[in-house]
Amino acid sequence: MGFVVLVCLGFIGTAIWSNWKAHDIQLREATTVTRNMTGFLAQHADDTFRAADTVLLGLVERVERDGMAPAALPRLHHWLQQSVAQLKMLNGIFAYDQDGTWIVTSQDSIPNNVNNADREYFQYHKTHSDRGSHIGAPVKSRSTQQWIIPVSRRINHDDGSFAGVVLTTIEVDYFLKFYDSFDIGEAGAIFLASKEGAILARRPFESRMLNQDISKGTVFTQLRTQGPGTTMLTSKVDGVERLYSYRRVTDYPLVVATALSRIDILQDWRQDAYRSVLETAFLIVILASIGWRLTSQIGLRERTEDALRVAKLELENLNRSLEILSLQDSLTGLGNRRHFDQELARAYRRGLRNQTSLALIMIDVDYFKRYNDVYGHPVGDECLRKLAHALDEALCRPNDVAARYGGEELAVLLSETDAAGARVVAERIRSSIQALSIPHTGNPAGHVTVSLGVAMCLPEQPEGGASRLVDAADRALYAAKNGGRNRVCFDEVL
Ligand SMILES: Nc1nc2c(ncn2[C@@H]2O[C@H](COP(=O)(O)OP(=O)(O)OP(=O)(O)O)[C@@H](O)[C@H]2O)c(=O)[nH]1
Repeated sequence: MGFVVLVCLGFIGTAIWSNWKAHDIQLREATTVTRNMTGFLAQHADDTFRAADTVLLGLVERVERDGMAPAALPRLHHWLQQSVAQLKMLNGIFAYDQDGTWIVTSQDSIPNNVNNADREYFQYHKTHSDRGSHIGAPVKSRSTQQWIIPVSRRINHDDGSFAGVVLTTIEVDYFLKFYDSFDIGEAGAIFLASKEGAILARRPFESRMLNQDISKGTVFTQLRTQGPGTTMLTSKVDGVERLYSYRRVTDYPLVVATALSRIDILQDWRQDAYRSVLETAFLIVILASIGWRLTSQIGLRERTEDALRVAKLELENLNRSLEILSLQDSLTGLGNRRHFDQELARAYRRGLRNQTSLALIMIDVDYFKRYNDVYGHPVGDECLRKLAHALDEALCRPNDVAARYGGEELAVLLSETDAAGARVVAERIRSSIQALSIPHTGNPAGHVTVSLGVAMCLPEQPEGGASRLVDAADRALYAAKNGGRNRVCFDEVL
């Protein structure tokens, strides 16, 4: 189960990691795209304003050289019309005298009673003696009602005093059309702003945004402190989160920025991520169900194996018990005749192998028939139990085997025991039974006694040696009975 959980976690981890990586790649690609576009748009703005400025430079040179006398104006008018026709971005070209009166224009005629002395660019040049171009805030053209960006230069008298202003205007629409030609998504944005932070053109366009001051915004703040860059921010203008790339235009006091909305940038990634989440979830469900089945089957197998193990143990125990029972005498708890026969054969083989002596003691209860007759069979059984216990107690070595040979006859096998040792054990058995002092009125001794026949051999022949030992012990027992009972007799097998 742990393994399955680990694999599932691995899948989830891999999915998170790969989605995060894809997210990162998507943002990096968008950064590259917006940076490249911004560079391109900055170049476009630079080229546009340079073209306008070049015309103005020529106009200033001509006006200052040829003067503003009526004779010079038709040629100038023709030249201005040609320039506007050549340069599509230019809306119109104008020259005003020091009072703001129209002197010449690229338009077909000069409207009556118009004066531009109130315009910002006119006031700027009137009060500033520098000869550079001046890009003004967008205004609505008095002649075409279009939003235009004024670009102007100062005309000087020979003595350097203010002689008027030359002006060309670029339609905001020119930039908007150009910006619209790029696929930056519904929520993408491009803006052109003055270096002071006033918007000159913006896609998507809304006239209320023109001249809006964004100098306190993140783009201008970062541009001032860190130079050109890329940053993700929420627009103050429309509240959309976008990735902005921004930079200054090289030769003019302008700033260009391109922005792709975060939603658009991550649209493909989001779809891929949803798919990957579904795939991972599907995999995990499959894996978890396989894992579940597998673990429950393993559990089942383990439980079955445990049950089998327990059953096997119980069977083994049962077999052992059965074996023990099959070799045990149920009355006395000693080994039975079958056990005795097996042990005798085994002890004889061992003696033959090791060339060690083997002794056998046959024990028979004296006058036991009378005992049963006097005290009854159940008491006789109890008496046999006591004798068996006493016999067991009298044996010291672990290899000594006591068994019920049959009826009231008991037997003891003593391995690696010589005649003297066997005699000592037999005598110990006899005296310990006598010491029990079990009353027996049928026995002249007054209590239960036993007769013991002892035989000993040094096993030499594999066949028949054991039964000869039993015969010899029987003979010795017979001798003990005939000799008066309650005694030990010895018979050796050669
Ligand atoms: N209570 C009881 N008696 C048994 C059992 N096995 C054998 N006997 C009795 O033991 C008696 C053996 O008698 P006998 O073989 O004639 O010999 P005895 O009376 O002991 O006389 P001697 O052996 O000559 O001293 C029989 O009466 C058997 O019934 C037993 O398991 N329980």
